[in-house]
Amino acid sequence: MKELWTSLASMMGVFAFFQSLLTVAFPPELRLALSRLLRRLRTVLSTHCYFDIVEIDGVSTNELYNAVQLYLSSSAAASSSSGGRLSLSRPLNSSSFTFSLSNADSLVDHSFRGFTAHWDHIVTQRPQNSFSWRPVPDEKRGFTLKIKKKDKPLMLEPYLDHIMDRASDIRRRNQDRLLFTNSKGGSLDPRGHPWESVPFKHPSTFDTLALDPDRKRAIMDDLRDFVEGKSFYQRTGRAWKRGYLLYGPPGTGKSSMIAAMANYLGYDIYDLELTEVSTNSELRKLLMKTTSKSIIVIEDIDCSINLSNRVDHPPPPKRRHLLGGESELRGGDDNARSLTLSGLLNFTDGLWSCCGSERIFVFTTNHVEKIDPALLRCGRMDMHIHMSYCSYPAMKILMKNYLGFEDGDFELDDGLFAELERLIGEVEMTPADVSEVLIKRRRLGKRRAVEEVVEALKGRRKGGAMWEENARREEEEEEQEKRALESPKNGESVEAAEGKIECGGGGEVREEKKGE
Ligand SMILES: Nc1ncnc2c1ncn2[C@@H]1O[C@H](COP(=O)(O)OP(=O)(O)OP(=O)(O)O)[C@@H](O)[C@H]1O
Repeated sequence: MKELWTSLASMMGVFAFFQSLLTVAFPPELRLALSRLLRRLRTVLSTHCYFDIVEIDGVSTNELYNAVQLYLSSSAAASSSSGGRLSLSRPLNSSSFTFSLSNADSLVDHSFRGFTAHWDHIVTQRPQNSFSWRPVPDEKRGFTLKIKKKDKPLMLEPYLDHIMDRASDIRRRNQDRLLFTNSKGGSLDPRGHPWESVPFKHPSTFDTLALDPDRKRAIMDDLRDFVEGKSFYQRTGRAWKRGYLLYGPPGTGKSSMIAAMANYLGYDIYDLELTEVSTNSELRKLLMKTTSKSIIVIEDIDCSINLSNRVDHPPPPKRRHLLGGESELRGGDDNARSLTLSGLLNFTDGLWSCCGSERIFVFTTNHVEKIDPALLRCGRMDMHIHMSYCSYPAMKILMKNYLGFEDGDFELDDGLFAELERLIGEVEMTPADVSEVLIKRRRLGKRRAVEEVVEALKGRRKGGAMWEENARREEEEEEQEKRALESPKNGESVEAAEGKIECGGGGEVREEKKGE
């Protein structure tokens, strides 16, 4: 035992001797320089290059670190994870969860243009600095990106841009969307903002929207093309914006469509109340205070404003009116004291419309024929969407939404659906009216609810037929009255009777008749 202790002590003595020798021969400065040299050698000889993205860059938070973290949390990237552990979180003001890479985990991302990117999340303990005047996190976090050297010139910059874009996209989607409306009479809120906002919670989506599937697909494709078209718009020198006109009778889903668009794209909505805007410059200021990635909506454009009434100046040359026809409309955008058609056109199409990017304009109307063609032309309203009465495919969507029908259910039919299809082809009923029947009758069971819709359609057809019959009868009666007036009265010649009408007596006679 004593021998063991002696040999152990001598071994430790030798170890201490070599350690002090090493410290003298290789001082810390030399060791640091050697490790740097080795790292550089490794970098030179390696086929890969490495980039460190630290969380705290000097004194400020590194935006790129946050963006990478969000990007790697996207399902596309996460699905290519090495099966490692993911952290789950739910940010403030968000209704959804995000997951991100755990400490000291790694991930391979193949999702960008066929390139391969290796990501390592590195977390080390930060030495505590008691003299620091601001709180510093205990851990030092950072990502290391490893890519092939040969890919670097083609990949690095666009990949980082792509990460920033995707991150802001995810950030926006994770946050609740906002619905803005312009303040009454153009007043500013306490922050000097002309828009007031509330969280936007409309549940309408393209899945719940009752519209023919082909048309729905075409609209969704158009929206997707628009959102992904940044380089196309840049290349072709066009402003990155798109206009949609939604027209059709009330209750056909124009507002629901706008909500579905916003939910699909993750955009905020600016609901512009034109009646609260009094001048072109006010309109321009409102536009300048909207953000990118938003939908600017003007509902019921045909009745929300009458531009000709807003002019209190001497009569200008005749111009076409927003609501169609000729009107006394002040020309030129330079007229800052009134809201003019050209001001509105500039709003959607002029230089000012490009003060943000990735913006969608939506106008809605129940009377498309009343709108000035200048407002409808391509570039202003690129896609005209007719929201019409309920069709059978749209009806099926409503039955799925409200009654829980499945696709297969429509095949197992004993004639009820066939009758429904025939009736809906003949009778005009809006999706809003169909929804109303389904909501009221949904507790009666699926079949009974459908029967109620069939009854409602039959009622309308009957009502419509009765209405037509009444209209025909009234027309006949009017015709008879007219003939009675034109025919010679007792003791009067035809000429005398005609003369009476020509010299204004006819008017009197008609009024008397009406009064009877
Ligand atoms: N196409 C549709 N798909 C699904 N639901 C619809 C559709 N059309 C109408 N609805 C239902 O009817 C209600 C009214 O529809 P919405 O307000 O979207 O119609 P609108 O065309 O904008 O009407 P208005 O012109 O009067 O503003 C909605 O709450 C929605 O539930």
